[in-house]
Amino acid sequence: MLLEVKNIRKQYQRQTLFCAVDNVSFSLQQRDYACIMGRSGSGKTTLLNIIAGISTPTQGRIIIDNTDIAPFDDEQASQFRNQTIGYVPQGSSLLTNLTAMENICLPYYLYSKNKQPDNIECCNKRAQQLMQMAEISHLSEIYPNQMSGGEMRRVAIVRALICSPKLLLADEPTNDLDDESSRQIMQLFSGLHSQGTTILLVTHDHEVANYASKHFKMEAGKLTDYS
Ligand SMILES: Nc1ncnc2c1ncn2[C@@H]1O[C@H](COP(=O)(O)OP(=O)(O)OP(=O)(O)O)[C@@H](O)[C@H]1O
Repeated sequence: MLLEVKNIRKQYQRQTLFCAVDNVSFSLQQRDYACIMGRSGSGKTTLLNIIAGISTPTQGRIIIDNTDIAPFDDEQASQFRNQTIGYVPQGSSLLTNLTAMENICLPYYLYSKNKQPDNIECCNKRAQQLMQMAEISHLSEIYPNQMSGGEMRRVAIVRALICSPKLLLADEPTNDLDDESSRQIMQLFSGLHSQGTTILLVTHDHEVANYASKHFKMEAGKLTDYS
C-alpha cells in the first residue's frame, strides 16, 4: 500500500467539541487515481492536510509507503514527507516575491539533504523539464502577480513535483479556472498518473472526478467509498 489512513479523527474545540474528520479509514495502492467529493465544510481539506502532515490528527495513524512517521522528529518527518508527498493546496500558494523557477525549486532547497552544486543543477534541470511538460517554460522568470490563476496553479503543481513524490495530493486544483485551464491541469495529472504517480484529489467538479478511477464521498466528517 502506498497510503494507509487508519481511524483518523480531527476534533476542534469550538463552543462544543466539533469533529471535522470522524474516524476515517481508507487506503490507496501505488498508481491509484482517487478523488474525494463532498459538500463545503464536510472535512475534505482537513483530511488532506492531515495526510500531508500539515495538521495533526486527534486520533489515528497515517502510513505512507509502509512507513509510520509518528515516531519521527519534526525534521525527519518533513524530510520524509517532502520526498514522498507533493501537495497542491487550495487557492494561491506561491510566494509572491519569488519567480516561478524560485518557487518551484524552493522545496528542494529547503529539504534536500545534499545541496552540492551538482544537485542544484540537477534540480534546475528537473524544474525545466517539468515546466515544459506543464507548458509554463515561458514563465520561469515571472513573478506570481504577473500570472493568470491557471498559470499559478500549474506552477504550484510543478512545485509539488520537484522532489519526485510518489503521492500527489491536490485540493480543488481546478477551482476558479476556466474550462480550458481546467482541461490542461487534468491532462497534466493524467500524464503524471500514466508515468506512475499516485494521485488523490479533492474536487466539487464531477467532470474532474471522472478522471479518477476511485471515488470517495465525504459527509459531515465521514468518508464513504462509492466506486
Ligand atoms: N482551525 C479550525 N478550527 C475550528 N473549526 C475548523 C478549523 N478548520 C476547519 N474547521 C471546520 O471543520 C470543518 C471542515 O472544514 P474543511 O475545510 O476541512 O471542509 P471542506 O470540506 O474542505 O470545505 P471546502 O469544500 O469549503 O473547502 C468546517 O466546518 C470548518 O469550519
